[in-house]
Amino acid sequence: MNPLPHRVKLVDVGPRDGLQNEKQPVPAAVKIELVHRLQDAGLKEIEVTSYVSPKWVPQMADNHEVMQGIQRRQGVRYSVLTPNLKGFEASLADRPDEIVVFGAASEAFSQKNINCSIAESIERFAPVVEAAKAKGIAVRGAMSCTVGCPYEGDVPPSRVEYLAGLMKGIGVEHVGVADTIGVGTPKKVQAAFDATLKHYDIDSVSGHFHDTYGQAVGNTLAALEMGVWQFDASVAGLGGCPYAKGATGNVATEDVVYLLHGMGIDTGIDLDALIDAGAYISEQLGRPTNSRVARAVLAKRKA
Ligand SMILES: CC(C)(COP(=O)([O-])OP(=O)([O-])OC[C@H]1O[C@@H](n2cnc3c(N)ncnc32)[C@H](O)[C@@H]1OP(=O)([O-])[O-])[C@@H](O)C(=O)NCCC(=O)NCCSC(=O)C[C@@](C)(O)CC(=O)[O-]
Repeated sequence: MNPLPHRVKLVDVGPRDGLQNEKQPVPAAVKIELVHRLQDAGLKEIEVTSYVSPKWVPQMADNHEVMQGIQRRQGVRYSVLTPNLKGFEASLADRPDEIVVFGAASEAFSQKNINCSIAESIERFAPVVEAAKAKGIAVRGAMSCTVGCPYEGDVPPSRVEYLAGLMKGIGVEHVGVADTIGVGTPKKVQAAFDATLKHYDIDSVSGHFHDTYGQAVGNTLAALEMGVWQFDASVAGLGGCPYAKGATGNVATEDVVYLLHGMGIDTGIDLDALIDAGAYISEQLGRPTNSRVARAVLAKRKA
C-alpha cells in the first residue's frame, strides 16, 4: 500500500455526466446555476457539457448556451466532451479549459456510444488532440468500461492496457479509468489501474466510478491506496450513460468528500455548501438526492 495522498483533486461531472441522461428538459439556467453553486462550494474542476450529436444526446444540445452563461471564476477549470473534430471546433467559441475525448475498453460499447470501433475512435481523436494542444487546451481521455461492459460482460485488464497505450500514442496527457456501469470491486478496479499505469504515471490518471452496485466509495479507497489522487464524482450522485442501460449515477461528490475529509485528506471543498448544491439540483429534478451523506446531513439539519 502506498502512503495516502494528502490532497485530492475532484472533478464534478454532474452538469455533464449527471444530467446527460435526464429525460425531462433541464433548462440551461438551472445547469448554469448548478455550475455556480459547485464553484461556490470550492470545486476547482467542473465538467460542464458535451459537444455531441443532439440526436444522440438531446440533453446536451444547449452546450453553447450553458458555457456562455457561466460566470467564470479564476482558478476553476471548465471541461467539455468532444468526440470528434466537429465537436471540438464547435466548442472553441466557448473557450473550454480542457477537452475530453472518450473511448472504451470494450468494442461493443465503443460502437453503441460513439458509433465506431476502438481503432476508428483513436483515428477520430488524434486530430482533436493535436488541434487542442496547438491551442493550448488541456486534453483528457476517458476510458469507459474498464471493468465491465453492458454488452460484453467482464472486461479484462489487457483491453484497458491496449486502450491506454492507444491514448498515450496520440498524445492524450491524462486518462480517466471509468467503471461505467458500476460493477467493479476494489481488486478489479486496482487491476484496471495497474493496466493503465503501464502507459501513464500515477499523476496522470484519475478514477471515475459509478455506484450501481454500491461499490464506488470502496473503489475510491482502493484507488487512493494505490496513490491515485484525482477522481471524478457527481453532485447528488446524478447520472448515468444513455448507452449503459440500468447503470446508475456516478459516486456522489458529497460521499467522496466525506470519505476524504474523514481520513484527513484535503479537498478544498466546503461539504455543507456542496450538500446545498446537491439539494438545489435534486429539487429542480423533483427527486431525492442519491448521496447517502447528503441525506444524513439534511435529516440532521431538520431534526
Ligand atoms: C460521436 C457521434 C457524434 C458520432 O456519430 P455519427 O453518426 O457516427 O457521426 P457522423 O460523423 O456520421 O455524423 C452524423 C450526424 O451527426 C452530426 N455530428 C457528428 N458529430 C457531431 C458533434 N460532435 N456534434 C454535433 N453533431 C455531430 C453530423 O453533423 C451528422 O448530422 P446530420 O448530417 O445527420 O444532421 C455520436 O455517436 C454521438 O454524439 N454519440 C453520443 C456520445 C455520448 O455523448 N455519450 C455519452 C458520453 S460518454 C460517457 O458518458 C462515459 C463517460 C465519459 O462518462 C465515462 C464513463 O463513465 O464510462
